[in-house]
This record gives sequence, structure tokens and C-alpha cells, in this order.
Amino acid sequence: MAAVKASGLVLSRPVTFVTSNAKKLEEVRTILGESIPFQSLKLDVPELQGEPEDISREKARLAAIEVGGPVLVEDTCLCFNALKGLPGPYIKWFLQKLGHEGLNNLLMAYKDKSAYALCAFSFMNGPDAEPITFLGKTPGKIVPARGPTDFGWDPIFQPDGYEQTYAEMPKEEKNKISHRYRALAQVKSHFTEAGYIFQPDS
Ligand SMILES: O=c1nc[nH]c2c1ncn2[C@H]1C[C@H](O)[C@@H](COP(=O)(O)OP(=O)(O)OP(=O)(O)O)O1
Ligand SMILES: [Mg+2]
Repeated sequence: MAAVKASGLVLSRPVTFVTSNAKKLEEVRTILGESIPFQSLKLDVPELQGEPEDISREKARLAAIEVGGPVLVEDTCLCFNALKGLPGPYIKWFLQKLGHEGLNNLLMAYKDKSAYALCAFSFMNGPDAEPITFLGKTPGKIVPARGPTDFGWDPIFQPDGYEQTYAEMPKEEKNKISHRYRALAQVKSHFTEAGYIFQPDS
């Protein structure tokens, strides 16, 4: 029914989570479970420079055009308080060039090793909708690398209240307190409250 579709509360297709990162996808899949109709697309969406929220929203716009349906994207930042929030959204390139040790060295001149992990998810119900953004933040500190090295900066981030780095924690533990979990909890609430109906095009 066209009138219902115009309300924007109908999902014509499962929500496509667009990411180039298999580890992100694994966590998002686990945390969302069966809560929303979900599929994924492996694509490295171009990222504009700017504030995390704006980067995430623009990523959603480009992904929605690519997919032609409802999309979910996220941008992840690692922010050092002594560096006024940098590397922030540029952490990917800092990590690639400097490695875990280099990231620790960036803080050598400062006593303050505190940091926070930030996830900015954006959902867009198709290319003509407005993106809706959800932020999740976990505070912690930067430490010399400990634990498995299979996911980004996990070995150098120790969340507040824990003796283990993200990398050393069991996955279930990280997924209960992570920046990604906290943002996705809001995504889930949004879907529940807005009452989206999954009505596939036939
Ligand atoms: O929970 C995490 N624990 C450790 N490392 C993480 C996490 N989440 C993202 N990361 C890494 C991946 C990338 O080096 C950078 C974020 O950059 P970011 O652009 O958001 O990710 P990406 O380019 O790998 O995937 P995407 O295609 O979704 O943009 O931090
Ligand atoms: Mg990226």
C-alpha cells in the first residue's frame, strides 16, 4: 500500500549493514541477533573528513545510493584525551602507519593516557530518507599491547573498570560493554519504538 510506505516505517528489504571490515560485521551480527531483519554488503564506502557523526551520516548517504534500500553503517573512532580527541576518526590510518607501539608513543609526552572508543552508527531507510545517528562511547586508557592482534586497536585499549584489554577479554564480555554494543542498543530501541514493519517488495 503506497500510503503506508510513504510513512517511512515500512522496511521494503532487510537492513543492509555496509562495511569493509569483517571483524566489525561479526560483532554487529552477534549483538543484533534476530532483533532486526539484517544482511550485509562488503564495501569500503568513501569517508569524508569531519566530526564522527557527520562522517557516519555521509557514509550512510553513499551506502544507501549504492544499495538502493535501507542501510546501516558505522564509523569508529579512538580518541586520546591528551590529544584533544585525536586520532579520532583517523585512527585507521594512524594504526596502519604507526602500529600499536607507535600509538602508545604518541602519548609518551603526556601523563594522561585516558581515551575513549566511539561508534557512530547511521541508519537510513533508503536513499530518499534522512539518516538517523546513534552514538556509543566506552571510556578507557591506552596501554602497551596485550592479547590477540586480530582486531585493530583492541590490544591497546583497556576499558575503565577492567584489568584486561578489549583483545584479552572474551568476546561476550567486550560485546556487553563496547562502544559498538552501546550504540547498537540505541539502534535496537529505535527499531522497537518506531515500530518498523518488514514488508518485502514482491
Ligand atoms: O572495536 C574495535 N576494536 C578495535 N579496532 C577497531 C574496532 N572497530 C574498528 N576498529 C578499527 C578498524 C579501523 O582500523 C578503525 C576504524 O575505521 P573505520 O573506517 O570505522 O573502519 P573500517 O574502514 O575498517 O571499516 P568500514 O568499511 O566500516 O569503514 O578502527
Ligand atoms: Mg572505513
